[in-house]
Amino acid sequence: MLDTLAAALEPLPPAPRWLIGLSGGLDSHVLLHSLHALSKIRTLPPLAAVHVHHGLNPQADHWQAHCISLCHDLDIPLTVQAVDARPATGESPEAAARSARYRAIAHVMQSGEILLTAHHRRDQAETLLLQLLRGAGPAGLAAMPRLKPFGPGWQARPVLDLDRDRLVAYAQEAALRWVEDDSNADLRFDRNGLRQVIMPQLRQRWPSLDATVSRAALLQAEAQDLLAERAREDLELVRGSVPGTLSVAGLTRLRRPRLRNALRGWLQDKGLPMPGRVRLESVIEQVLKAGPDASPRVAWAGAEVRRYRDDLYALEPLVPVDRGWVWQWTPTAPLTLPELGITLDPALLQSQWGVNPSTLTTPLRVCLRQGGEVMRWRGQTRLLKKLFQEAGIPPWIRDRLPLVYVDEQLVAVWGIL
Ligand SMILES: Nc1ncnc2c1ncn2[C@@H]1O[C@H](COP(=O)(O)OP(=O)(O)OP(=O)(O)O)[C@@H](O)[C@H]1O
Repeated sequence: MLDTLAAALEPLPPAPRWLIGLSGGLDSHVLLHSLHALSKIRTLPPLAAVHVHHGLNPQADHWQAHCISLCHDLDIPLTVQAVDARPATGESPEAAARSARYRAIAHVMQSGEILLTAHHRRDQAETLLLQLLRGAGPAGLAAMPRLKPFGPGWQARPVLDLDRDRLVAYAQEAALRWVEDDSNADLRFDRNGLRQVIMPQLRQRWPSLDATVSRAALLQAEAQDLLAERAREDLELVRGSVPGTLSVAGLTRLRRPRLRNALRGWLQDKGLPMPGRVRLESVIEQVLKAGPDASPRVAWAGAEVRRYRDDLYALEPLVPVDRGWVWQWTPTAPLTLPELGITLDPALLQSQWGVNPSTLTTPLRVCLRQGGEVMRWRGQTRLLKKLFQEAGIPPWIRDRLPLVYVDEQLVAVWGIL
């Protein structure tokens, strides 16, 4: 067991500390114990552990006390993080607990540190099957990677290729004590149903189910790696005229599967949530194929795609603005507009727009576009709309730009003109 673990740890990047995600259950206890044993015979980075107290289960205090006692016995420093893991409306309790847990762990990590979690081969097989039942493609079927960037460092899963029986055998041999999470028996959760009812039946027919399904995950991970590489190459070829955008004309020359792959790669790079297949198809049919004068938009939870001229934009959903907003600004200090996420800096007012704050007798008026505004621009009075068109500013951005007035004269369109 220690040799297998050492081999799995070999490829990890150098790290100032390894942090073991300790739930108090069998798997993570075995990981803690075996890493401690390994540290006695090999040079490892300093070990520490983190336990997240979800506050959901009546047993949570007991699990925490158990983790404190384990780490005390092994002389491994432990951080306990309490989180509020209540699910938001529509969110599953499992997903809420998981994201609260990972946020809390990332919060206690320092740059370059590695979080080690005790996911094993059965977990991997379950994850692939759950993804399959959701209709996932290669990215989802690749299930869990052995190493991935996480928080300010990494997350590694050094026992991912180990059978759970090996972990159980280790625990028994070392006479470990662990706590059972009684919520694992709750068959309302998909993963528990799969683990407790379906997989044992599949294993009767296919005894090496966990190993073979995990191998399928590895093959999918490789396929996904190639798809990501292809997406990177294609994205280079279809860059839009504005940084971060894609050229609609370039995209529409790609064959459909390549086009979908490029769009997924682009959204992934931007850290936006992935659309389902139907939404992605709408992006192609409604946004890419719309006429050049249309302002099409397709949205899904957490993201939207818009088009302006030949450029395709992907954004977080825009917060609605109120055209009636008016702010008074005495530019001796910055003006923060939290509604727009913008701060107006007096120094820029002078350097960019030539307005000297010390010559002003009344506060500046800052508001949003109402339509029909005119502005002095390079010696001429011009319609603001025309200036926006000439500068290629997409319509949804135009409505969110603070306009700065001295008396009744528009002197600055913040950030742009
Ligand atoms: N409360 C916790 N505090 C710290 N680490 C934990 C905690 N719960 C789980 N972990 C770590 O995560 C690993 C996986 O646990 P589990 O299978 O319960 O997670 P999950 O809910 O399926 O989520 P995921 O698989 O995405 O981590 C554990 O082996 C352990 O290393």
